[in-house]
Order: sequence, then C-alpha cells, then structure tokens
Amino acid sequence: MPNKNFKLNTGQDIPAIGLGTWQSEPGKVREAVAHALKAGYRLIDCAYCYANEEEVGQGLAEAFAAGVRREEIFVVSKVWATYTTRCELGLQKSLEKLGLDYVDLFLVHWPLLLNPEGNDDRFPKLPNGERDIIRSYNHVDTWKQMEKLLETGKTKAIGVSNYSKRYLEELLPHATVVPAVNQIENHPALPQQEIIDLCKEKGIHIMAYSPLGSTGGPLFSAEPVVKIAEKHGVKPSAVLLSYHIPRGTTVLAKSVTPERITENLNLVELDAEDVKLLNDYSDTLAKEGKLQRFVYPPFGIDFGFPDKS
Ligand SMILES: NC(=O)C1=CN([C@@H]2O[C@H](COP(=O)(O)OP(=O)(O)OC[C@H]3O[C@@H](n4cnc5c(N)ncnc54)[C@H](OP(=O)(O)O)[C@@H]3O)[C@@H](O)[C@H]2O)C=CC1
Ligand SMILES: O=C[C@H](O)[C@@H](O)[C@@H](O)[C@H](O)C(=O)O
Repeated sequence: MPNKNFKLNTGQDIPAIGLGTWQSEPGKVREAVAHALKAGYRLIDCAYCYANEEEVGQGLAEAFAAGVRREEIFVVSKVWATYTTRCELGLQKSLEKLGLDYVDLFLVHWPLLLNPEGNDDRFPKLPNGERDIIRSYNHVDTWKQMEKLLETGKTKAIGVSNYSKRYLEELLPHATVVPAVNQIENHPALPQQEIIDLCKEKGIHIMAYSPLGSTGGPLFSAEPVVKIAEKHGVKPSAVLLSYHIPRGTTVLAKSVTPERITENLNLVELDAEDVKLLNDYSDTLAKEGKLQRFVYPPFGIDFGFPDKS
C-alpha cells in the first residue's frame, strides 16, 4: 500500500499516504521523518506554521544520506496566514528551513490574512487577546500570488487547505490554475462529502488530515471502527487510515513514534460491508448533529463549513 499513488491535475503522482508533522516536537521530528522515509513513506506534509521545518529538513537530509532520492519523495508545505500577501517569501522561508530547492506542492494553509506587521511572526494578537486578522483581505488575492509561484520552479504544484464548498465557489471563477489539492479534515466523523463531491467534479485531489481524530486518536474507540478492526484482526488506526483509499483520497497520519509510523503503512482493504458501516455511522452523526471537527483554530471567521456555519 505505501507504493499506491493517485494522480493530480498537474499530471504528478501523489502518494496515497503521507507522514504528518503538525505538533511533532523538536527533538523527535527529525527521527520521525528519517524513519518514515526509510520505512517506505514517500510523502511528508509540512508547514511553516508548525515551527519545526528546520528539523524536518534534518530528517530529510538523513534519509537522502541513506540513499532516498529527492525525486522519489513528495514534500508538501503551506503558506502561513501572516504570509498570504507575501507567498513567495513564505515559500522561500520554508525551502530554506527544509534545505530544499523546491517543494512538490505548496498550499494556502487557511484562507485568510493575519496581520503581517503584527506583534508575532505566526500568531499576531490584538491587545484583547484575539488573533490580529485583516478582515478586509480577500482570499482570492492569495491565489493570484500562488499561481505566479509556478513560474519560479520553487513548487511543482499549488493548492489550498481548509477550503469549504462556499470558499471554493468564490475562488474557482477567478482561478487561471485550478488548485491541485484541497487539504481538509476528513474521517468517518466528518466526511465533508459536499466538498469532496465538488473537488471531484473540478479535478481537485483531496488530502485528508486528522484521520485518527488528531491528538491521541479519539476516533479509535468509535463503535464501527472497533468492529471492523476486530473483523480484520487489525488496530483501529489501520481502519481509519484505510477508509480513505476507496475514497480516492490521500491520507496524512502524524506520529513521532517509530513503531506507529511503520505500522500505519499496513493498510487493509475494506470491503463493501465495512464501507457501508462507516458511511452509516457518518450519516447518523450528521442526522443527530453530532459530527466531530477536531481542528478549528480560534480565528473567529465563518469559513463556510456547514457544521460550523
Ligand atoms: N492543513 C491543516 O490545517 C492541517 C493539516 N494537518 C496535517 O495532517 C497531519 C495529521 O493530522 P493530525 O491532526 O496530526 O492527527 P492524526 O489524526 O494523524 O493523529 C495523530 C495522533 O495519533 C497518534 N497516533 C498515530 N498513529 C498511531 C497509532 N498507530 N496508534 C496509536 N496512536 C497513533 C499520534 O501519537 P504520536 O505522535 O505520539 O505517536 C498523535 O497523537 C498533521 O500532522 C498535519 O501534517 C493536520 C491538521 C490541520
Ligand atoms: O495544520 C494544522 C492546523 O491548521 C494548525 O496549523 C492550526 O490549528 C494552528 O495551530 C492554529 O492554531 O491556527
């Protein structure tokens, strides 16, 4: 399964599974990245905002020294919200930290602008403690800058993250380049089918984040997940990661624990009965208003997600 790829609208192959690095602590993430690449991962998901790209770069360098070639891996980074008026600078900073000449995919991390002249490089705040957001800014302007990055050769593809159907519908009429990817939270407790359907129609590949429910894996105990895991004799984590393969979606699993990083590559083929069980679970949560979104930073902006609007 680690060798399975999907195709982007740029013609590039993108691996079906990748290693996440959000909240991967300094002191652990170098080893996590190097271990993952040696174990067979071919996609590493990074971001300037994670404040660990320098150490991720050390992990990449270690893997290159061990024989992994740059061309055979797929590195993703994201422009953070304080840089959405300065996308090229944001990309350059990530490249320098990662020790790379190019990334394979560069994403708009969230569709907004945080004050680039505020009191912090990543999380500028107002005196009242709220995030210092420039509310007059239009996210479509960020995309116009992203399109120009393709000419620099510093990224092979561009895409978005945390885009709802509404935000995509605002963006697409103005886009010369259709985003290659929309990276969104996605798991059986938050299927986000309306976004996935629109992206499929427009040729935008989905990357699923927080597939285990993020920190601590709160979805491991979900009833259908436990039942399917028992049936196949695997851990709940394998069920949650495997959910994405028949959906045609790339999945990102974060771990800094070497054994878990290795075991997360062991996906299972879910049968029609398993898929139905998981879909029924999603439908029931939706009907009862119990969908679970684990990552929703305090921006105080309506991003157009139906479960939050
Ligand atoms: N674009 C965006 O805004 C976002 C992007 N992302 C990306 O997606 C990635 C994945 O999402 P994330 O929110 O980190 O969470 P995940 O759903 O990947 O869950 C990570 C948690 O699960 C634990 N874990 C991983 N594998 C196992 C296993 N086999 N058994 C038991 N526990 C396990 C990890 O622990 P431990 O590390 O201690 O082993 C960690 O606590 C991120 O790292 C990031 O790259 C995530 C959120 C938002
Ligand atoms: O990629 C992961 C998440 O989006 C993360 O970058 C944000 O949640 C960030 O920590 C924030 O607080 O705004």
